[in-house]
Amino acid sequence: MKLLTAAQTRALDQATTQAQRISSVELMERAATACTNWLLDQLQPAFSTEIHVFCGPGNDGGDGLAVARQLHTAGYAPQVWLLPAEKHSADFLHNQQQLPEAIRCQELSARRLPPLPAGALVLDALFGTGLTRTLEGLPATVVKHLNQSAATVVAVDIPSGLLADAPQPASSAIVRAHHTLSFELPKLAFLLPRNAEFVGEWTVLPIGLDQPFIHNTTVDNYFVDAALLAGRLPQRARFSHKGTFGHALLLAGSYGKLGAAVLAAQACLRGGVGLLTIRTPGVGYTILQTAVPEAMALPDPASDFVTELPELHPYAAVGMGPGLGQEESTAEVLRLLLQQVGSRRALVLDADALNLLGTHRELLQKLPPNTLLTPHPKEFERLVGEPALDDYHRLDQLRAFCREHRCYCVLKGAYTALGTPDGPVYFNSTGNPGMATGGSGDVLTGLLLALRADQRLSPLDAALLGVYAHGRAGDLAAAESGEPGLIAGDLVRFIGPALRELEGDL
Ligand SMILES: NC(=O)C1=CN([C@@H]2O[C@H](COP(=O)(O)OP(=O)(O)OC[C@H]3O[C@@H](n4cnc5c(N)ncnc54)[C@H](O)[C@@H]3O)[C@@H](O)[C@H]2O)[C@H](O)CC1
Ligand SMILES: [K+]
Repeated sequence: MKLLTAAQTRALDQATTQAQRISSVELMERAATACTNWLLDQLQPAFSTEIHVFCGPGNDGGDGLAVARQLHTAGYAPQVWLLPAEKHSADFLHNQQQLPEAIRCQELSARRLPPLPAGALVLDALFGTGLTRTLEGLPATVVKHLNQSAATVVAVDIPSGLLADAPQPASSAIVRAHHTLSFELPKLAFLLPRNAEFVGEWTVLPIGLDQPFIHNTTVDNYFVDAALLAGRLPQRARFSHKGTFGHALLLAGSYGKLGAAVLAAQACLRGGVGLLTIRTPGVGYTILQTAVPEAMALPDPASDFVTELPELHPYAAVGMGPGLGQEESTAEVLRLLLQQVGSRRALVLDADALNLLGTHRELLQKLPPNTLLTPHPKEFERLVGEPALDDYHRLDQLRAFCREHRCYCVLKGAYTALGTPDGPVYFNSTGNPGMATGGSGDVLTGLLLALRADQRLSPLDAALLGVYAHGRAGDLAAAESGEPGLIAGDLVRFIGPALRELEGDL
């Protein structure tokens, strides 16, 4: 799915009314119907539920008025609260006129704020994507009132006070919704860590907006769902051979951290690599040969750390990082690797390989194009050399880093963000908090290494598929064992099923 800016969303509204020859009021009615149906699904059959609909002066408020009317028709008794304003949108005024007299409709003031008890439902239709600045005065007071209440808050389109695609001061008055109902597409703001407390659970409600317009709109950000990945992972042809899926080299592990090498190796094999050779320190030889008999072991002459780079000739892809440690001799291996890997061989760097890049910054200039890096936010901060001011700044840093180094960078977290050399950022949709556990990143590295070794996949497709399948494996594992009980080894077991879901045409 594409993530449109607030300005693009307005243009999409217009394109839709023109292409479908409908009025904007009719489009508003569609949006309201989608909200009402969602609410009815949640509410039924509790007609006694106390419902308060808070409406602002624009079209978000218009949506709220239409929902109030529809809930009334369905047998509920919503109360409407209006924010006083000098100007109202035309569609707001239209829906205000349509409001049945039986619905109690009152104007809000600092002295007239309704009690909102636990069990009550609040519909936040104060402001939507038309918000231009941070809320102050009465709107901010109303938002505070909603946030202090014990009621369940459902936001229409976006929590009021939250900007859809731009940073705002940390002290901004923003509704803390339990659920957010977004029309047709999600908004960039939903995917940023800082906003999780405002957005709550979010749902996209399709309202039939103009698909050709969406198709033809150039965007900076994508939300990666199964539909976006359809057709990107081909089924294996009957006559394919090990060469098709590539021979990968994994440099991983140090004394006490061989588990990282084992997990990455297992994930690489489950990711479908043709052949896998593992370079570990000498101490890892027996461990690897026992735990991962499918792989070949190429032990380093040193016992506790990787100190020498093997001959790279046989390999289609090289992965380096999990559990390596940050010895100076290992940094030297990274330096040689960057010199020798060339631009045709795929490269995946993770964990300590990234930390070494952070401490040996001259190496950053040696990254071959299309290198795939997989930092978590702290590692990313070390890579760019300065902390991010906020989530949007971090995204800017990600874009700048990927452009400068012509690389792909997987910034790990909830909604893992993949930065690409040409600018677009792809936010992943799969995964769960159970995956915040030791070894989870090592599994991702192994899986990505396998997909980068696969000769059929572009660097972008390999990265998108790997990140998505890793999260999906986590979701399948959590369904089996629950989130707290999930360990990285479980992810390995579910890579196969996760990839199978993506194979061929969806
Ligand atoms: N996306 C769709 O396809 C559809 C969206 N709908 C709904 O329309 C809103 C956007 O409506 P719009 O009228 O453009 O803006 P708002 O309702 O968010 O509010 C504009 C209103 O508020 C004033 N204002 C802006 N910022 C502030 C501020 N900081 N303080 C005070 N007042 C402010 C501004 O001057 C205007 O008067 C979208 O979110 C959906 O809910 C359609 O109904 C259906 C299709
Ligand atoms: K809202």
